This record gives sequence, structure tokens and C-alpha cells, in this order.
Amino acid sequence: MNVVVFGAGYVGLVTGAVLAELEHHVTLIDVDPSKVAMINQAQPPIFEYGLENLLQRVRQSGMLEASMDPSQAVQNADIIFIAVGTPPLPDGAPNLDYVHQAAMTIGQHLGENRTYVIVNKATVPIGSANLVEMWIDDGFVQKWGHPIPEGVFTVASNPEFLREGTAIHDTLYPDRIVLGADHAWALERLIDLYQPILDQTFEPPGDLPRPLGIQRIPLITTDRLSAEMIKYAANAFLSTKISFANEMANICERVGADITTVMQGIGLDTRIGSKFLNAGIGWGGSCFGKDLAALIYTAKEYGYEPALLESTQHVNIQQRKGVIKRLQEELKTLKGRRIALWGLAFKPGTDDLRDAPSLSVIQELLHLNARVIVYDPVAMDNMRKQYPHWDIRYASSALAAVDGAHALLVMTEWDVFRQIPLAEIMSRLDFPVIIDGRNIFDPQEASRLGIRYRGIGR
Ligand SMILES: NC(=O)c1ccc[n+]([C@@H]2O[C@H](COP(=O)([O-])OP(=O)(O)OC[C@H]3O[C@@H](n4cnc5c(N)ncnc54)[C@H](O)[C@@H]3O)[C@@H](O)[C@H]2O)c1
Ligand SMILES: O=c1ccn([C@@H]2O[C@H](COP(=O)(O)OP(=O)(O)O[C@H]3O[C@H](CO)[C@@H](O)[C@H](O)[C@H]3O)[C@@H](O)[C@H]2O)c(=O)[nH]1
Repeated sequence: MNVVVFGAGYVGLVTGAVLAELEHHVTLIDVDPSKVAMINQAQPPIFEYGLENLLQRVRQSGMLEASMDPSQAVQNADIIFIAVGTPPLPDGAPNLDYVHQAAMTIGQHLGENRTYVIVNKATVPIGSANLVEMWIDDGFVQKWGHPIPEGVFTVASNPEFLREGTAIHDTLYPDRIVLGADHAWALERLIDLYQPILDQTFEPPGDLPRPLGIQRIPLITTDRLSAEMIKYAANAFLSTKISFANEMANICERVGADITTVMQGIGLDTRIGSKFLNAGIGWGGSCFGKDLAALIYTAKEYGYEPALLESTQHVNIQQRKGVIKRLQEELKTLKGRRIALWGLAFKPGTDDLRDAPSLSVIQELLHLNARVIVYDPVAMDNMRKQYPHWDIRYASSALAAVDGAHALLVMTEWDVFRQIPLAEIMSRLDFPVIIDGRNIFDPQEASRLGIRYRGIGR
């Protein structure tokens, strides 16, 4: 099939590259010329496991190209994805400007003698499929002076559930595919597009083998509103699960229990499940905060007070503040203290800094006049580019960051950090203080070495 994807970011690029691997003809449209150039040279503009190999294959096979010019590709498309960003506005509502622009552009380039399924893959407020339909029609009217003929296009919702760091894996082997459409023909076309994934008939790439036991991927077909709501409900539940674990951690710390064992103890109950129960310095990333705020905003639009969702948000804000509180308890004043900070990305496996807990902690440390020395295996370039005026120092390695520091803060649980012996860290620190925001070290070993170790909930 001919597929066009608007937005070559984390979602659009991965989706497009995977569909090209499955032998669909894919054109990625982006407004950022540097991204387009890099993709065409098979260079991933983001850090994502397996992406460079995948891009090389689909560029070589000729199944994927990137462009800033949508005209031909849109006109000849069977399916057009909208995967542009929907960042939060200050009041919590998502900014739909990029979706609006993409929809108008699509409308301007649709032909009258074909049928098109336009798919919302971006996370958009419930009811947005109607808006996108209207904007596509506006684009067409702007170009041709008359409304688009009935039946030429329909808008479907196909929310995305991939996680950064495992994005290609999650696209090839998703837990489910959700399709919301108002017309049977659109649904049939989308099921055809995803058939190799749904039936797992493709040959798995060498670096991303099929997990044992996966045979068919569950498919949910529904109306557009329910599909849009599924996305928000999934992220609300996952972030609530983590905030729950963090609240339990805060209680564990006070009563002297160990959160890791407690979460293991509840996670083995199959009704609860063990995933997303890791306590830490709170969740971050481009989605949880934004999507939770959007769902709260939507609920309030209808006069409903979503108390549980607001608590999920509140616990997360408190959790980030807890890092500085623990540090102050250990060091008292932070003025002029050298604080080493391991991990900038919001989670391991990505260079994404959007809403990373490290950012709030660094801001507060700078506000308290501490000297901050950071190390991250992949996110330092993004940090330099996105926060050029922040007065922080970049270390050449994790251990170099710790040299002569008064404390170490662990913000992201990169594997390379886990492998560093506590004794080695201890020998380089000026004061033996470690605030382990991701519970990667063994508290007993730390205490044997005389480290003033503070984990989360243990
Ligand atoms: N990042 C994730 O892990 C993830 C997972 C699931 C869903 N989502 C949702 O998917 C959407 C995209 O997220 P992302 O993280 O990929 O965003 P991103 O910021 O990485 O990428 C968006 C891309 O869209 C491009 N763009 C903006 N306006 C455009 C236009 N008019 N035409 C063509 N391209 C345009 C930008 O240049 C950018 O490259 C969001 O709604 C997000 O909530 C993201
Ligand atoms: O037990 C856990 C699990 C995660 N996190 C934190 O939660 C955040 C988000 O992690 P994760 O969900 O793995 O990353 P994302 O790439 O943001 O993916 C989420 O957001 C995407 C965008 O909507 C969805 O598509 C995914 O399904 C959803 O998991 C990170 O800061 C993690 O450190 C914890 O603190 N404890």
C-alpha cells in the first residue's frame, strides 16, 4: 500500500520505517529539513535501539523516503498517518496547531478520484477525529474553492502505545492494535495494512527477535471516540500505577519496610501484575504528564472533578521534590556543594529530555547555588542544545562526574551505572552521600562501605 506519515519524530519515523520493512511504500513528510536529510541518508535523528539498521534496510530497498513536499505522495496515498506532536499548553490542553497544519496540508493535496483513510496516530483529545475531518475539508476548500466530494476520505483513530527505547520492538510485537473507524471500508484497509503484524507473518529482524509465545496480536476495533479514550486511559492507568508505587515507597520509608520486596509481594498477584511498580523519583517523558493533564482538562470541560488523576499528578510532583529534600537532610546547605548527577534522559534507552525528572532537580540545585556536574551516556548533546544557558558542567564519564563531588544523585537507571562498583564511587566522592533515585544499588553493601545511602522507599 502507499502510506504517507506526517511527522518523522519518535512515533512517525518508527511507524514509517516498520511499515516500509513490511513492504509498504512509505513517504515521511516533515517540516524539519535537517530531519528529512538525515533520514534520507539513513541516519536516525533520534537515539532508538535498532533504528539505524532498520533505516539502512528500508532506504536500501527503496521502500521509505522522507520529504518536505507532500503533494505527490498525498495524492497517491491509500493511508495517511498524522503523527505530529501534540505538546501541552500551560492550561493542560494539548496544542493541536501541528495537527491542524498537517490536516490542512493533507486536504490541499487530496485527489477526487481515490479514497483515502486518514489516521490519527498522534494522541489527541477525545472527539478530535471530527476536528481533523473539518480541517481536511477546510484545506481542500482553500485549494479548490468547493467542499471535498462525499466518500473521498474518512478519518480513523489508531492510537500508538510504543515506549521510547523499545519503540521498534513495540511496533513489531505490540500488546494490541486499536482501530477506531466509522466506516467498514476504512477498517478493512487498516487491517490489511497491519496484517503482517496482526498475524506475525513477517520475518523478524536479526536484532529484534520475536518474543517466545507471540502468535497473533489482539485487535480491538471500535468507534473513534472509544479508541481516542483508550489511549488516555492507558497512560492514566500506567502513571497512576507508578504514583501508587511511589506513595507506598514513601510510607515504607517511614515504617522501615523495603518497597522493592513489597512491590514484588503485590506484583505476583496476577490481578495486579509486576510491571510499572518500580518506585523512584517519579515518572517523566513526553507522554505521561501531557496526557494526564489533557485527560484532567477534558474531564473538567464536562464538569467532572477527576480526583484520582489529580492525585497521580500531585504524588509525582512531590516525588521529584523528595530528591532535594533527602540531599538537604544529608548535606544541610547545598550552597557551593559539588553535586554529581547521573542520568539526564527521562528513562534509559533514549536521548529524550522531555519532562525528565533530572531537569526539575537540576533547576532546583542551581536555584540553591549548588555546582552541578552531569553525565549521561546519550542525552548530553540534547542537553547542551536545548539548555545552553544552564550553568552546569558535563563530565566525560560517570566516574569523572563523581571525582571530588559532595554527593551523587542517580536520576536514570542506565545499565552502565549499575555496573560501577560502589567502592569505586565511594573512593572518589568527597562526602560519601548517594541519593539513589532509581534504587539501582544495594543498600546493605552501601552501608557496609560506610556510604550515607538514601534510596526511595527502603
Ligand atoms: N514519543 C512517544 O513515545 C509517543 C508514544 C505514543 C504516542 N505519542 C504521540 O505521538 C505524537 C507524536 O509524538 P512524537 O514524540 O513522535 O513527537 P516528535 O516531536 O518527536 O515528532 C513530531 C514531528 O512532527 C513534525 N511536524 C510538526 N508539524 C508538522 C507538519 N505540519 N507536517 C509534517 N510534520 C510536522 C516535527 O517537525 C517533528 O519531527 C504525539 O501526539 C504523542 O503524544 C508519542
Ligand atoms: O515502574 C516504573 C516504570 C516507569 N517509570 C517511569 O515512567 C516514565 C515513563 O516510562 P515508559 O512508560 O517506559 O516510557 P514512555 O516512552 O514515556 O512510554 C509511555 O508513554 C508512551 C507515550 O504515550 C506510551 O505509548 C507508552 O505505552 C507508555 O509506556 C519514565 O520516566 C520511567 O522512568 C517508573 O518510574 N517506574
